[in-house]
Amino acid sequence: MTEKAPAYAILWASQTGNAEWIAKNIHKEAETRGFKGECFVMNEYELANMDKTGVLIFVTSNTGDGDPPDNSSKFWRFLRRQKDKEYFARCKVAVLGLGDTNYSNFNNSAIRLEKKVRDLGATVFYEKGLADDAEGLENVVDPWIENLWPVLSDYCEKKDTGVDPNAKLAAAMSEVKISPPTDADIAAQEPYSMTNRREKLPDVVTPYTTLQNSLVMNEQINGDANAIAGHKIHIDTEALANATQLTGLPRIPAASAKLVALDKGTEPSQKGSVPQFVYTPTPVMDAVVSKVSCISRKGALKRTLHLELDLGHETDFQPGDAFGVLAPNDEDLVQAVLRRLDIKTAEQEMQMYAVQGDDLPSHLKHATCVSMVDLFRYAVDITTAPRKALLRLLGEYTTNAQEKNQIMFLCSKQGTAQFNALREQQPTLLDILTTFPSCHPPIERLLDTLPAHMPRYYSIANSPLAHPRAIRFAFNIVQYTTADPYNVARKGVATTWLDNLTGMVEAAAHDAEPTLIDIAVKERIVVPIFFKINNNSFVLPTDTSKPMLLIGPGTGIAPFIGFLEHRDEQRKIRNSLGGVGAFPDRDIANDFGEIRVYYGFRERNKDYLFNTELEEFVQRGVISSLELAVSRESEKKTYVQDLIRRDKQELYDFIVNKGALIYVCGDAKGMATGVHEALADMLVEYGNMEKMEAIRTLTTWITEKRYLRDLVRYQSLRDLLAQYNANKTRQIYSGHKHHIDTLTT
Ligand SMILES: Cc1cc2nc3c(=O)[nH]c(=O)nc-3n(C[C@H](O)[C@H](O)[C@H](O)COP(=O)(O)O)c2cc1C
Repeated sequence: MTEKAPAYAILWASQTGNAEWIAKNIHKEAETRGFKGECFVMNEYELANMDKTGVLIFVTSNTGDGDPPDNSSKFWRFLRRQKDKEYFARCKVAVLGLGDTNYSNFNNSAIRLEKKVRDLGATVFYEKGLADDAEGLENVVDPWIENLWPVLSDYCEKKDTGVDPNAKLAAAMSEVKISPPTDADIAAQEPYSMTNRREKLPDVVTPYTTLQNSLVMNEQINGDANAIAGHKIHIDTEALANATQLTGLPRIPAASAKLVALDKGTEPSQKGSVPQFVYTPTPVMDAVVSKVSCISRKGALKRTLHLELDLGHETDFQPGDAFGVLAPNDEDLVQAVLRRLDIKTAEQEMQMYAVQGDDLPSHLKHATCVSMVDLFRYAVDITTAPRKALLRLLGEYTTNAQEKNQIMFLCSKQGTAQFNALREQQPTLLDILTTFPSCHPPIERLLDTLPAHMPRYYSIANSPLAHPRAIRFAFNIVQYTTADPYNVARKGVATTWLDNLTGMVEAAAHDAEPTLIDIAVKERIVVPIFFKINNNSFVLPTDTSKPMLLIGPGTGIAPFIGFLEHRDEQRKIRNSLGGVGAFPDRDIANDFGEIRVYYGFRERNKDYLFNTELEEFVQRGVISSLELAVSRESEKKTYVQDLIRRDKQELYDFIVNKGALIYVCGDAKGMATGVHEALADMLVEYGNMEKMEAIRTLTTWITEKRYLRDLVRYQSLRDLLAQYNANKTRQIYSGHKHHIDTLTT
């Protein structure tokens, strides 16, 4: 046995908070178990003295196309530049990856990270865990952590705390005995029925409410507290009835947050229209809505809005760059959650607090002067289906034995099927608290456990050459009904908020031809945004002669509209100069590479987005060929990947011989996988390759940024469509690329 290390270091990288939360919980539990160590975000790797620490535990998620999260970019640069091949020779490492099998580069960052540190001399002391968000991260994360402890004690010194760690961890034990409910407990719990779900499912999901801009209108907070009620969740408890013990429960999340009340009269500090504590990597800008249009037509499955925001001054950006929108949680939902948590008066809502505690999650770190209501508007996610750890926590604060058994069952091994069914119902925090009326969690413990409320990212669909102080973007309004038999109407957070803000486009939504509406100046509608740093490389090459293949069905076309507008402007500039530099007679056509566009939609008269723009780009020669995949106009459904297959010989020449860059934007699962397959088959047929070699070639192209993908995981479109057809309810699925709305998390 090798000498044990005196301490461990955990290094995490997280884009939306999961990896951070998991890493910090591992750290707290390790300390409770008597290990000594520290926990850092990867970009602060210098603080970890990695080469000397001995035991390193890496927890990383993925973003983009198998890329590491932004807060590890500096660390990756350090790894890439590391010349000392023995840098990690003294280190024992373990890697936990959080990924999603809806993306083809599943857990790429974790896999690459393990390989990289190994190449730099590290020894892997514990097999890496690769968790899948599509299935539920807990399925891999919990056993991975459970089995880490005995292995870790072989490699890392453990203090004898004088206390039996198992006793100390009793509160976090992973097994519970089922306590028999009393008759009163049973009587107190209303069984689930279609009538006690509280909220009647509307015949048609109407997109508009009278909700005002809650960001700027504080008077709003005293709105009707009973405006919405939660839905009761359906739980099949047959398996529970036969169980006597539940096992495999997640640990209770470590306690950290403390709410310290500030003096009455303390004013909340604002950063423009959002509270100061909301952390953004670049400054928040209060962009003003200058144009709104509905670019899908009547009868389209999804309603698509196109917004133009005035930034107030010329700004440095590129078409395709991502920016974040800081949308609050739905105000009615916030109000209802607060009431349920016994925050009943306006005074209680507006009470200011400092959130204090060791190792607070990033989204609470700056909350030193924040009102109770703003914590629920901007800090925590109250709409995403719960993690098992949240249910476990709620179980601790549930007094009715019957309800408590059910919650514990849902997060136990025995209740796996029921937990999956629960996720399908996509309950909000309010729904869970409605289902378990005797559950009264302290707000501080909820702050510890609820995920971070995230900005939603969109990509810029215009050129700064055409509109230097404006950004445009397009998105589908996320509204859908959960799978049978739950049938609960759900709305995306950000897209619904934007839709409500700009609700005056309602009239246009009912017109056969959508019209561009100029918002009257008196209606100053503010959308707080910030630019993403480390913007992806999903932007135009500076060399205008580089040929490009652009593949983007649905709203995936939006960044390409920006690309095309940019090339169009560049062509106009060169034309106006009468040629190029020292060669005024040169034909500018040679300076602009061919651009081929593959675009897909359902029906020409319903959701052929940006049709006018695209056809004009063809006429002006900006687009060399526009191939349209129309999926619902004939018996045979045609998708973009079918057209790639049809044209594979020409495309082989275009990509391999002419060196065209490939851009794919949109759905990660169906579309991107189909396109990837079609490209691989193209290489097999015309590049004389085996399938494996073709796949490897595509991976190399991705690494070399010749093949760029900007993908988002949509919830199964097939499920939603099946339901749409079954219910004939108006459902509009999904959002836009980058967009992480309730539907996609
Ligand atoms: C925009 C986006 C892109 C993603 N790309 C990938 C990917 O390429 N491969 C993968 O395995 N997971 C991918 N994921 C899934 C995340 O890794 C997973 O949801 C994880 O739980 C997020 O953890 P975090 O909150 O710590 O960032 C992606 C998620 C999003 C939102």
